[in-house]
This record gives sequence, structure tokens and C-alpha cells, in this order.
Amino acid sequence: MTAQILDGKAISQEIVSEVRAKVDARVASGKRAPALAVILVGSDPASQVYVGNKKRQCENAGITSFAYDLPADTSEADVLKLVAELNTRDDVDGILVQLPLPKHIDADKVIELIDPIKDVDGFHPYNIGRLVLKMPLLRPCTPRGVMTLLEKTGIDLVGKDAVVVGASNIVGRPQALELLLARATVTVCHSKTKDLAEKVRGADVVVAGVGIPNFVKGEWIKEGAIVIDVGINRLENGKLCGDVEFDVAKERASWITPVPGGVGLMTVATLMQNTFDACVNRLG
Ligand SMILES: Nc1nc2c(c(=O)[nH]1)N[C@@H](CN(C=O)c1ccc(C(=O)N[C@@H](CCC(=O)O)C(=O)O)cc1)CN2
Repeated sequence: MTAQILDGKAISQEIVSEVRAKVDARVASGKRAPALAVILVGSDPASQVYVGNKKRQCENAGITSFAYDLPADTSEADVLKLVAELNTRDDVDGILVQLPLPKHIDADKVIELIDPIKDVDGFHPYNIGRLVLKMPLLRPCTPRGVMTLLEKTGIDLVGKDAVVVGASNIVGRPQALELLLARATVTVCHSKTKDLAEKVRGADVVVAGVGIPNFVKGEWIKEGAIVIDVGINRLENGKLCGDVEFDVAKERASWITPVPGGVGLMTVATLMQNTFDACVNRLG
């Protein structure tokens, strides 16, 4: 079997167009456009690319963006002060702090200070708690983007055995909660998991988010499985590759996401949806 491609490029464009239509209708009714504050601390090259993509998609979606590009030696106190100020601003609907932050800044402390109603990344304990309790408000962008990719492709998850490889706060944990909400049976694997290959071999759906190139071997993939690769790893030759051994996995899977052109683009498109939702939640 050769897998069909889950097309993050086409579906992310569709999502951004849908947000754009809603923003245009909102503005036509006399309300202001949604607004997103994007905080980048330092000059990590990958983060600069991602933040650049976020600003560009804001333009495409008709969302106002306020950029805060801060030097790497910005103190934790100054980042906290900025977040506190943005929390109070009525012209800001969403606050995004690009991760990772420099080591001297406690990311958990910064995330916890964001007003949950403006937490368009969905990382605040309040929003994670709501996802746990099956009443999500703002949902983490990558896992929500994965669910949209599957829904828009017409893939039903009810009763499927899903294995999530990686248990990070940004991807693995919220992804498991999303899959559970879609009534899949979910196993979360991590660095201490025994017999990882066997667990993946039993999976109808595999979501890989560990950040290690080609960590999930193609031969582990069950015939006909759905493979979602959240990893974006930059190789020494400058090329990007995912966490799944794509060339082998695609000969076994029924559906697979490419890297680039898959989940990463959905993360950014979902941020546009979350910013629109945050604006409506605040202002109607
Ligand atoms: N505050 C956040 N920080 C980070 C998040 C997040 O959701 N919120 N997730 C990741 C990175 N990420 C989002 O910021 C992200 C990853 C990938 C892309 C993307 O556009 N990928 C393209 C390729 C881009 C390239 O050439 O490198 C693709 O996959 O086709 C956007 C955003 C960590 N930090």
C-alpha cells in the first residue's frame, strides 16, 4: 500500500480563508478585527521562521498583529511585565509567547501569567484543565490542527487504537486528550516506554512528536495505519525531516503527513482560528 498524503498546505490555506471570511464579516458589521500580540525573545533561527509564518498568516486572515521582538538577554521580569500589560489592553485579544524561551526565563511562569481568555496557544493550566474535563475553550494549536487535518480529510477516529509517541506539554499530552475526545483509545509512549515498536505496530493511528529525526521506524507501522508526524527536525544539509521514517512508512500507511507541508502549517492556521475565537469570546 502507498499512503495518501494528508495535505497540510491545502487544508491550512482553507482554514485561513475560513477565518478571513469570518473576520471580514465581523469588520463589515462594524466590529474591529481580532488582534494578536506575538512575543519573540532572542534570535533562534527556527523560532524566527515560525514567528514569521505566524505574522504572514495574520495578514492573510485579516488579523492585526503586534510584534514584540526582544533581545535574548531580556530579563524574566521584563517579559512578565510585558505580558501583564498585554493582559490589560483592550485592543489585544491573543497573547503568544514563542517557545522555547532563553534558559534564564521560566516559561511556565510566563504562560501562567497570560490571561486564560487571551491564551491563544492553549497552554495555560486553565485551558489544559478545560480540555481534560471535556469542555475545551482555547485548545493547543498543534493538537487541534492535527484533529482538523483528520476531520477535513474525512477520517473517523471512533474506536481506533491511537499511539502518541512523546508526552510533551505542547504536543503529546494535549494530543492524547484530543484523540480521547474523538473517542479513540489512546496510549501515550515516552522515553521510558518498554517495547515501543510493539506498541506502534498495534496502532491504527500513530502521532509522533519527539523531536528526533526518523525515530519511528517505517517497518513499525501497521499496514493501513494513519501516520501523523509532528516532528520538524533540521538536518545538517539544511533539509527538514520529521520523526517518522517517511519513505518506508508511506509504503505501509493509508494516510501520512509530510514534513514540511504537514502539521507545522496546521499549527499556524489553528493559531488564526484560536485568535478569532479569543476575540469573539471576549467581545462577542
Ligand atoms: N508558542 C508556541 N511555541 C511553539 C509552538 C507553539 O505551538 N506555540 N510549537 C512549535 C513550533 N511551531 C509553532 O510555533 C511551528 C512549527 C512549524 C511551523 C511551520 O510553519 N512549519 C513548516 C516549515 C517551516 C520551516 O521551513 O522551517 C512546515 O512544517 O511545513 C510553524 C510553527 C514550538 N514552539
